[in-house]
Amino acid sequence: MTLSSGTRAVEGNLNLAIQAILLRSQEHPTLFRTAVLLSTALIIWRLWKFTLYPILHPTEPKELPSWIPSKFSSHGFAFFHNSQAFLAKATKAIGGKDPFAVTVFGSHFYIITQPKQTIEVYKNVDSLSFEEFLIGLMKYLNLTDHTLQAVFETRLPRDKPGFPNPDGKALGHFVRDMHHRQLYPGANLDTLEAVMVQWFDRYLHLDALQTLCAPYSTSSSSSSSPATTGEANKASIEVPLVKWCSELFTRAGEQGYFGDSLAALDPDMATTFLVYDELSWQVLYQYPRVFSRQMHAAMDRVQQTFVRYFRIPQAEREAQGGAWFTTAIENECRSLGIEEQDMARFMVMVYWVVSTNTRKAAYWILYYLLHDKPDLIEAIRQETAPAFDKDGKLVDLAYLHGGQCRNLEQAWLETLRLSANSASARVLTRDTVVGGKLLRRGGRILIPYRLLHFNKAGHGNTSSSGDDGPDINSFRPERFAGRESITRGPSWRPFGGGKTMCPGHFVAKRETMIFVAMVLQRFHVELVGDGVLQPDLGKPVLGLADRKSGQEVTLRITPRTM
Ligand code: HEM
Repeated sequence: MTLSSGTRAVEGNLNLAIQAILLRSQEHPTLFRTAVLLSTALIIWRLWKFTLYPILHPTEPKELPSWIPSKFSSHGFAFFHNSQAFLAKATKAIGGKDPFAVTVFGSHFYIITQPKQTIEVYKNVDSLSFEEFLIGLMKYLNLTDHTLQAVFETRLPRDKPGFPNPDGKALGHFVRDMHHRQLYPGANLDTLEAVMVQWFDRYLHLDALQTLCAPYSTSSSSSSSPATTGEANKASIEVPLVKWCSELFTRAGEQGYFGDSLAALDPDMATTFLVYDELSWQVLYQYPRVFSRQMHAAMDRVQQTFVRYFRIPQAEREAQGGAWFTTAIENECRSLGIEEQDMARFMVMVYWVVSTNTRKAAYWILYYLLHDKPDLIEAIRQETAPAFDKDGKLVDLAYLHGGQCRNLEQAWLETLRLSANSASARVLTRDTVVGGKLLRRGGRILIPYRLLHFNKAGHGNTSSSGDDGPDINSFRPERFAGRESITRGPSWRPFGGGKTMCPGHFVAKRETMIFVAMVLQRFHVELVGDGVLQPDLGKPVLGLADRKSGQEVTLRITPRTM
């Protein structure tokens, strides 16, 4: 067909379509008038909202246009399908100007992606939505109104026994100080760390692993190949990496916070928790119970174990080990008359934050090292060796954490850069200027860390080509050279920032470094097969992304001769 005959065909079709519409409009005049009226209203609304209003209010951030003026705006689905891809696209569409606004399922969000504006938000806005988020979560987990009132509205006495509360805060706010007391450098953190060291020391031996991993190990024969390990005819074990790290770290966290008591009540507590954790995005979306039965069943089981835990006399439990925080928070709850069922519901949340991110950090760091930077393994082995004695026992924690293990620290930072997928949220309690734009009271500010982490300007140009384009998506720990000790930075915030910044960042780093160093000193490790792990960016999380559903890789672990 020639071009002119094609054009004639299109014109013909158009004429036919117009004629058909005119015919229908004569058959159904009311329907036609309604359709015209609605379309005109929609066009006027869109013109007003996304063209005229911005011209009349140049100081307010631009809003991402939509054709659907309701809660069900198309942005909602795109946002929840893959928030990083959606926000990256939106940033581009809006011309890269921060902050910009977007309406998602009826909620008005201001999005911040630039490091400079992020710092401004952390400094200027003191009304934080984390409490609101927590209250929403607690309601979903069925904590009673009585408990919520007691926790958020009853001020604890300034002169109460136990951990001092000089400002007379309510428990809902005081709990942050208690987390800090447990998790910031000091005696409580050291005790927690010592438990972790003991835990890994006990289980990072082949025979112990063979027992611990028996339910899920894929092989525990002498299958190592001399070509890859240099250790012919040695026994080894093959485990699914994600499962292995998840089980090991969840059990380590349980041990650190609750001692032996929980495992005595339910030896499979960690495994049940992992079923819950993998589906915990349903909690964050507040799924109705009927659509999330498996998650609820696992959560109920963990909760019931906590009820039984609280019925054991406290002294008896304390004799089995556990963290300062666990007993201290129980005492505060009891002083407010909170019932055991609600204490159990609260403890499910504690168990959750203690383990959900560290287990992911563990498998991501091993995966990235083995899959993307195998050359670094030997360098890390060598730099961490002075912390161990000749039997592979970790004897010098001060050395491990003293800034000498640069490759390992850089790998930690880069792992979190690539795997973090949560956001800080703030509610505006008054009109506030950020990045020169006026943000309106009642709106929510959202700082998606992942966009900051993939901001090229923030992560230096380290590639030899002089162009760090695709490099920003690669695992390149050396981009953090000289910045190994950072706990946050303008473009690196896996732990959030401001008042709600994660207090667990010290223990998470220490625990992961201990684990990786001990694994590498004691074993040859290699990935078997060609499986891959990719972050699942479609599901909301409280920190690090999980791998995409169903993905797993096999890790072969073979003891080294020290
Ligand atoms: C790699 C490991 C971890 C990551 C990436 C991580 C990430 C986060 C993030 C993003 C937040 C919210 C911050 C905000 O809204 O600004 C948070 C909060 C929190 N995290 Fe972590 N976390 C990790 C490990 C831990 C551990 C091991 C613990 C406890 C043992 C912990 C305890 C907490 C607590 C208690 C909060 C609430 C803070 C508050 O309300 O003030 N986290 N974490």
